[in-house]
Amino acid sequence: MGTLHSPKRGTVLVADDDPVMRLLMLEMLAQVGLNAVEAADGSAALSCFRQMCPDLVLLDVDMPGVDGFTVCREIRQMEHGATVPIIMVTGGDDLEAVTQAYEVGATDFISKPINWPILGHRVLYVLRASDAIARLRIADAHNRAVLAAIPDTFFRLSPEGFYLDYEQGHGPGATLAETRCVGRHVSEVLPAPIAQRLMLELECVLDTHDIRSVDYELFSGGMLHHFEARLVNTGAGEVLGLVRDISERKRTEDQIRRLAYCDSLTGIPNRQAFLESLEHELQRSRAGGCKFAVLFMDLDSFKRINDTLGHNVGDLLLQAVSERLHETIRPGDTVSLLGHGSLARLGGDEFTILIPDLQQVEDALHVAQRVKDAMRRPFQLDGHEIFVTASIGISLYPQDGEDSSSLLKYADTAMYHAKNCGKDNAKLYSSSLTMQIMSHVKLEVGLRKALQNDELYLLYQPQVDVSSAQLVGVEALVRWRHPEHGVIPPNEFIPLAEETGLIVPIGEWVLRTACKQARAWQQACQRPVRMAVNLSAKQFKDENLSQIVVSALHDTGLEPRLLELELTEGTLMDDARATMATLDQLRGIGVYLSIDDFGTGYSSMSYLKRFDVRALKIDKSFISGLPQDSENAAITRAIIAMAHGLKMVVVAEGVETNAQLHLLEQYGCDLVQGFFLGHPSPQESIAQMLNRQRLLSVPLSGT
Ligand SMILES: Nc1nc2c(ncn2[C@@H]2O[C@@H]3COP(=O)(O)O[C@H]4[C@@H](O)[C@H](n5cnc6c(=O)[nH]c(N)nc65)O[C@@H]4COP(=O)(O)O[C@H]3[C@H]2O)c(=O)[nH]1
Repeated sequence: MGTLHSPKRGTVLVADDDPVMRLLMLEMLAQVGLNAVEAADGSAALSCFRQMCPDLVLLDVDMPGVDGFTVCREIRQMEHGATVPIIMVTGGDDLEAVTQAYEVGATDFISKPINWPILGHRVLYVLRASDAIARLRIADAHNRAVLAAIPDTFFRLSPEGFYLDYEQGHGPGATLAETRCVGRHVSEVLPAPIAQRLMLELECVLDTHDIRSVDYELFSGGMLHHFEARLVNTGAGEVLGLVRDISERKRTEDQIRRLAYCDSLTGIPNRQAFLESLEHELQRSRAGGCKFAVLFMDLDSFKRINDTLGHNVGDLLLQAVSERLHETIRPGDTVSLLGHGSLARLGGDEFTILIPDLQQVEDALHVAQRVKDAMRRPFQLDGHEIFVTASIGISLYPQDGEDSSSLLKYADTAMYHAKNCGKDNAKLYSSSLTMQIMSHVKLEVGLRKALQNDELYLLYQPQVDVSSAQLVGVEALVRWRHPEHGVIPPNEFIPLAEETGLIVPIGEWVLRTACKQARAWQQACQRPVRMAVNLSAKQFKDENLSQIVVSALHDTGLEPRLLELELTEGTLMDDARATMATLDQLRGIGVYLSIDDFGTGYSSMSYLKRFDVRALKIDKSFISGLPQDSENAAITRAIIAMAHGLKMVVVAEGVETNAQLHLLEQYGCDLVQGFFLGHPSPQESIAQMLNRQRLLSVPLSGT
């Protein structure tokens, strides 16, 4: 018989007024390993229960005095009696007694006549069931404690989406009242889009047993809250939901996102944000068959402003530029993607604008024009009135490129091209540009090597004194013998050298070589020859310039008065105060200074006076039309008169004919230079000319 295991606790209270029944019951219980205590009537049963707290009560319904129903009811009132299993023993066909037994709280009943062999097993079964229930109760209490400890709201949903229960959490965004939920469908409780997503996830959770979550936003207490609902399959055909208010986490995430995606100086999206916007726009345009444009803007003179007015003003300018860009771009011109907007600062003075849904190329050009116009209005910053211009490059999707990095690179290339075309420009990308830039890059690599590889050399163009017809000086003109492309003229590589800063070492090499050559001629031909050397703006601004000049003179032994440095008006006007200081230093060394290409720039008389240079070179564009071009003739004559008024020597450049020389002679021009007097030539040719001149004096203009 004893195949069933006895439960751990096994004391049974047997209450029956019939001693035979009690005896038999005790015997049967002992058979299955249970202890029993007896009570002969209801009152004895109650007092015994109070003392012993048995694990089960076997209770006869009919007892004299206090009957079994009363005993059962009273036990249920006691502290330990609420959950103890009570089996009532009823008369065989007494259905009413059975009903009543359940009403007063009986767990089970046995009807007479008792099937004695199974009594013990029946009792054991009830004990085990009650044990399981007790464990369940503990688990349930445990679960409730856990749920009470966490701030989440929890609910159970039927597979159809009806709330089975709903326990309000105590988190900050607790929203829905239990009464609003239980028995209702999620679609009656939550806004339709949220309910739909919840239902989708509910189905998924029931199908897969995965834990799923749904994020949504709801207004609560006048504030928008973010919630996360996690859905878990309970395994009983229901889904448990835990809802947490994640508003704080979202706020933190937003802040982190802002920091990662925002340019801290201007507050507009940064490079990372722009790249993501671009990627997003690409996908959108690809799917929708739309076009868009990328504008790449760079300020033309930002570095100069930063260098001269300081970084503080530079920063203010960037902020003002970003604000102005913001105002300039109509909301319709831009997209707001990932919450970043489409205007971005990539770094430095580089800004980008994304123009989605482009109908025609002209629209992008139109935006570029508006941006340029906006930049041209002066900026009032920190007591300074600042003028800037912008160069803009534009690339188009899909014609220029199909991926974001190409589109950005091409817009940058086009911007570079716009700058090369004279700044304050907007240019569309074209594939030929890449070729040009490629060769530009190659040229730059080559130029870096040119100095080391001895590929640079100088030619010298004679400068002749009009009255004496003597060669009194030369201008040094640099050339680059490229190993593959042959001789490259300076106009093609000097701007690149300027841009890359290579002009400084190249210029120093020119200066030293020219000084050395002038000294060599002087020694060989026993005559002083003035050497004119071009100085570019970058060289002029180089703080080591005076030192370089002094060292070139010292190392070669050339007298300072035999070196003439040619500067353009543009170089001198760039930063007047610094210019004066540098000019003073150079004059202090004792070298001569002249203004090159005069007439093509500002041609300001007051500046000329201030700069106090020895000579002025009239640009060849004025000479080339002479003598027919009466306007140029008048200008040339006026320049000569003015320069003489300032005690300056005048050199006419680009003299190609005898008639031009004749006219210049009449105007009183002091020196002439040009193909008519001699092309830029190697040093040997100049040496020959000097030697010939030593022997006989040749008249300049023909008769
Ligand atoms: N049509 C015509 N042209 C004439 C005539 N006579 C001389 N030229 C050219 O006019 C230019 C005069 O030099 P620049 O105005 O200083 O203009 C120079 C100068 O600004 C720059 N450059 C040349 N060498 C150097 C250098 O060593 N350093 C720097 N920084 N710039 C240089 O490159 C420019 C061009 O130099 P090049 O090509 O050598 O061109 C030279 C010369 O060959 C003439 O009768 N007719």
